[in-house]
Amino acid sequence: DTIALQHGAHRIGNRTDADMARWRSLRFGQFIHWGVYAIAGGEWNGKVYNGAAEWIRSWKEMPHEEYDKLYRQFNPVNFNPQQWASQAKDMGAKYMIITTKHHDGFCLWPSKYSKYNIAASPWKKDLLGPMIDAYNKAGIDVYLYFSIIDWNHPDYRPSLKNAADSAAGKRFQVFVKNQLAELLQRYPTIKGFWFDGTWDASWKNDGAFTDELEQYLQSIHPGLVMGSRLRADEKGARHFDSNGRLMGDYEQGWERKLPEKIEDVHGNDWEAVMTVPENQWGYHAKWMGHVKSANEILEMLVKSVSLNGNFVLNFGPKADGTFRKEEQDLMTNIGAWMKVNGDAIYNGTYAGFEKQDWGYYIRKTGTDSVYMVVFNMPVSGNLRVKMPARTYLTGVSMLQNNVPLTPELIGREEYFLRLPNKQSDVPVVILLKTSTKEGNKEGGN
Ligand SMILES: C[C@@H]1N[C@@H](c2cn(-c3ccccc3)nn2)[C@H](O)[C@@H]1O
Repeated sequence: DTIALQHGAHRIGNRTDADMARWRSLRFGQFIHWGVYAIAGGEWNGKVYNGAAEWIRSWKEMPHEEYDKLYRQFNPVNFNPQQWASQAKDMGAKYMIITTKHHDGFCLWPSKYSKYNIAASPWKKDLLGPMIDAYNKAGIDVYLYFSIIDWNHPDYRPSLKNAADSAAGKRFQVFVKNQLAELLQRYPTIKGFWFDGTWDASWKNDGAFTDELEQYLQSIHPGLVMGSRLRADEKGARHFDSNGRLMGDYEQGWERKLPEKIEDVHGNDWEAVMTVPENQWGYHAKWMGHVKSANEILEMLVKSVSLNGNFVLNFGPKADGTFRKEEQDLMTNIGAWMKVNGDAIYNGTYAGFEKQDWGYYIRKTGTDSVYMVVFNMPVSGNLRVKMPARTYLTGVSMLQNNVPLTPELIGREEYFLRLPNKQSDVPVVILLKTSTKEGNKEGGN
């Protein structure tokens, strides 16, 4: 039986309003981690930092006072928000998440509540406004990443050990509330917040505050989409309350990892965020380890949508405002595939077909159209399709150029499909037309 909670999940099941339906339809987002950490670029004093570049302030080789002076060099003379938005649009991203303030506390906007902001840098001007305008003009929704952890703020405490800490913690909560209200007031077209840095005891032990804050933000800007990472319940449970119910609007725990099967997402909306190298969000001059290819990223995007989730790929611009070549090439190559096959992604959802080795099924939300996205071509050339119960195949074609295919019936409602051309160095998409009425099925009764 359930535990009585004042500050647990207030909704059972997914949001059904238009703002959430829009978030769900977008499916593919661009994350941008940009800040003064890009100046260091994962290196200091001739040494390379092995951690995530945006965490370099916590590296023992980086004296805090050295890091805290870096903002005096932040002058992104090559920042071109229109170009950023245009390349994101070409990649096929439908939303963008920008770091307004990462754990270091540096604000990319001229905040009234912290002096540690862009106005104190040589650049001086607000960076968020021009970015949001450019992306919105390109038809891309913008969400604001906001770190609760703030290493710069004197009242930030990871935990509250005494009365002085508690007083500081209270002041810090007011500061957070003020900055978030400031962001909503300055940037009214944003669609939601992406909270991070909420794992410290000082935050998760005040579930009531996280609940009130979420409701406060919704009261100022109804319809905001905010993930599960903001909230804790009054027992310190995060993401899922003490009754196992998801808090927030979608499960926000998939960071650098994906669910494997539909059962793993428990019927909830969810989103995965992914780095191009193994674990770098901010700009790092020397990427180590595996750097993902366009095809690897496309498989993650397709797998996410096939499991009813959103997929967000991260980019870490340099301090001067340009993107490294690997990231530019990815935007071009992913975009080339999305231009031809985006129909299989946008408004995509779980199809309810039995998973096959060749790849993933995606249903166009609310329709009988089911896409097959083929990553693993079998040596036999036979792509097995097993129709779910009471679902009949009425048409098959290649998505590109609408080339019809003739399925081979191999059993009850089971087929082999063969592609005209077995070779492809990018994923291939097939469109299945289905019906729940046996009468009009493919190839007669
Ligand atoms: C979206 C990503 N979340 C931030 C992060 C992740 N983590 C973290 C901390 C402890 C364990 C695992 C992950 N700390 N900060 C990263 O810096 C980036 O902003």
